[in-house]
Amino acid sequence: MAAAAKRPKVAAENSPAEDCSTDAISGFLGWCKKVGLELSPKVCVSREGTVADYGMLAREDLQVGEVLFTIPRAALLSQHTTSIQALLEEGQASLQSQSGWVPLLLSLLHEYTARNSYWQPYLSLWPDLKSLDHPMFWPEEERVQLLQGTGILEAVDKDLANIHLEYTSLILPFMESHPDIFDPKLHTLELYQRLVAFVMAYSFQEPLDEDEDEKEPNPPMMVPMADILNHVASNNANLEHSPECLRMVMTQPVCKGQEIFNTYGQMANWQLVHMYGFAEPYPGNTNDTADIQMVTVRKAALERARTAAEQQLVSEQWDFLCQLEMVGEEGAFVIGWEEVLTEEELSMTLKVLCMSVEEFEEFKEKDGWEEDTSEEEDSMLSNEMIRKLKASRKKLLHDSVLLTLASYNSDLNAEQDLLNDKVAYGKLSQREQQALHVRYGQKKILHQLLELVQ
Ligand SMILES: C[S@@+](CC[C@H](N)C(=O)[O-])C[C@H]1O[C@@H](n2cnc3c(N)ncnc32)[C@H](O)[C@@H]1O
Repeated sequence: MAAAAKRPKVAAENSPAEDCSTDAISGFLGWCKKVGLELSPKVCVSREGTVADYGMLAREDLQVGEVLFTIPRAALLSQHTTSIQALLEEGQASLQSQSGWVPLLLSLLHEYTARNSYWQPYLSLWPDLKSLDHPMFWPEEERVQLLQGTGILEAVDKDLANIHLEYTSLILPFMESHPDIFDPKLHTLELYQRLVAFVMAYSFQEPLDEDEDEKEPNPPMMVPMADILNHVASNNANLEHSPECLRMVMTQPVCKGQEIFNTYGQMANWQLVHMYGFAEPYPGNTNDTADIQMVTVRKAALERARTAAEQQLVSEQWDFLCQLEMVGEEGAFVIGWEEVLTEEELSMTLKVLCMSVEEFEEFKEKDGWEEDTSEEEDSMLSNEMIRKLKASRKKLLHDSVLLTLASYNSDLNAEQDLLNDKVAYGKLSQREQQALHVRYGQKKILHQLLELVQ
């Protein structure tokens, strides 16, 4: 693996002031000045007093609306600003990929291993890529043991397949046609996979405008300084985008000495572990969710169908829901603490799968369109509405939750004990702790739903 850009060991780690004087940070801050990145004197970059490695601390009290730093667009590292930008543009047609990440990853493969990269002071703040501990790097056996039922296993399998596919079908041919820049012995699949994990955890994606709903998401880019901030659900700062620059702006007041937290989005704990390699300890993550696989609801409906004709009806109803694009074989209903995030889909699925033959025929005639306003209410699956669901739909939801709970290979009571026992909890590895918070949060959400549909 390339060794050009390892994060140097920080010599003095005792106070924010000492932190800021370390070589890597001062080199980075000097580079920031040079590229026009303006940092407020009211904050500093530190490893002391942060939840994880580097973070940003307040040197003074901060008010809502204060700008912490401004990053000119030329200081963003992307396929448009890398030194191989012209090559990438030339090869654009051959670099189209499902993920849309290939051009950035080629840029990083190059900059990370280049001798005199313009981005070197920024790269020197990156973590050692070998230290990244996303589940994609865990041994498969441990992954299955700790994460069964959480949705992470399936996501990792897809990532690994895609990484392999994009490396062999796009990256390698591109590198082979530019042997003066790339060397497959240096720019290996292993380094590529590490960089994918790094992009997952450190990159930013510019949000689409409201009228760009149908467009492909914007490609990821690296945002120096912004990627130093850690995340919590109850964040106190937020990145704002304008045509000229990006700005980190306070959204909550913060006292001197406290950490500034960005938001990486409304992330459930399983997504945080999958993409970023950490979980917010239960019950801190107010954005946590649990999934009920769509096919699980079909399974529950089939299990309660007593005759072949009833089973046939469920199959037809499922196919109809597929045509309406309400469900799909790989989709999931997403349940939060306060509401169902996929309420329209879940409500419609429960409704259709509980219809009699006659109701279903009539419903199909209307092409799935429903005028009845009292039915519309059912589509608001807040906790209150779940309580009011009609009995048969409630029962179907109940059975689906039970089936989902059965897909975990761990015991809720034992997990509760572990969370309550500080000593036992402290003996768990980081991976075990993360997985525990993911599983426990999901199961608690499912149990809460179960109570509502009893
Ligand atoms: C964008 S970086 C933030 C800077 C990072 N702390 C560093 O020193 O490079 C994202 C990474 O920070 C860590 N992180 C962010 N928020 C965290 C939190 N609330 N708890 C634990 N780790 C966190 C995770 O390792 C995540 O992959």
